[in-house]
Amino acid sequence: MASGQLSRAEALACSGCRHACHVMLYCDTNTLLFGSIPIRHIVLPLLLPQMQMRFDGLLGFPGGFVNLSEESLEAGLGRELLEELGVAFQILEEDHVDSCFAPASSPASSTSPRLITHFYTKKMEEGQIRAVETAAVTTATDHGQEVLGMVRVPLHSTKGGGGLASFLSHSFVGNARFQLLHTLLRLHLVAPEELREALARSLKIQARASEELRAALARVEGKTNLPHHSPAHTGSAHLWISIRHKPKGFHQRIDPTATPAD
Ligand SMILES: O=c1[nH]cnc2c1ncn2[C@@H]1O[C@H](COP(=O)(O)OP(=O)(O)O)[C@@H](O)[C@H]1O
Repeated sequence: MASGQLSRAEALACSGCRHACHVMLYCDTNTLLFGSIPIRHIVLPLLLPQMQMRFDGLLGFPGGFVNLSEESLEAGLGRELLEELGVAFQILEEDHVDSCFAPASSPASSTSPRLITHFYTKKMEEGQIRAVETAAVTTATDHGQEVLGMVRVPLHSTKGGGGLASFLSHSFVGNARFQLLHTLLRLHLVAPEELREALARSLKIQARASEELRAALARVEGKTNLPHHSPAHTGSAHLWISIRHKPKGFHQRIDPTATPAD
C-alpha cells in the first residue's frame, strides 16, 4: 500500500481523525472538440473527469467533511454533493476507491486531529453529467461561494502541448492531483506513456509560469512606486480570465484606461 494509504476499515477505526470524502464523476462521450479532436471521456472532479474551482482558487473534486457520529461516509458525501452540485446522488460503498491521510500541505491537515480523505468515482451517462453541470450553476446552494464553477478535465493533447498538460500544471487542493492521476490510469482513461509526456510538459509550463509571475511581480512592484490611478478607476475590474479550450482566446481584455505600455 502506498505511504499514507489506509484500508477503508483502518480509516473508519481511527476515531480521533477527521474525515472528508470527494468524488470524481465521469462519463464516456463521442463528442469531438472542434469537430476533430476526440474528447473521449468527460470527467467531473468536482472535479469533474469533472472537477471544480474552489473558493480558495484551487482545483478539487466535489465533496467535503463528513461527521461520522451523524452519518456514514457515503451519506455525508451525498449531502455535500447536494450542496455543491444541486443534485441528489446515491453514493455506494462500491464507489469507494481509496482512503489516505491528507498530505501535510493540505489546508485542514496542519490542525489536529489528522484528516483522512476518502476518494470515490462514479460513472454516469453523458446526459446525466450535462444535467449536473446545469444544476451546479442554477440550483446548487454553494455555487458562487464555496464553489466557483465546475471544470471538465481535458484529456486530449493539442499540438502546442496544451490540453491535459496545461490542466495538470494548475494548483490542486490536498492530494487531488494525485487522485486524478491515479484514477486516469486505473480507469484506463489515459495511457501511462501519454500521462508521462503530459507531466513532463506540465513541468515546462510551470517553469514558464514562474518566469511570468516573477516578471509580473517586478512590474507590480515598479507600479507601486508610481502615482496612484485616478479614484475613478480604482477598484474597477479590467481583467477577464477564461480557461481556454480554443487555440485562440475568445475573451478579450478590455481596458478603456490602458495605454500601449500597459
Ligand atoms: O478534491 C480533493 N481531494 C482531496 N482532498 C481534498 C479535496 N478537496 C478538499 N480536500 C481536503 O479536504 C478538506 C475538506 O474538504 P472541503 O474543503 O471540500 O470541505 P467542505 O466543503 O466541507 O468545507 C480540505 O481542507 C482539503 O484538505
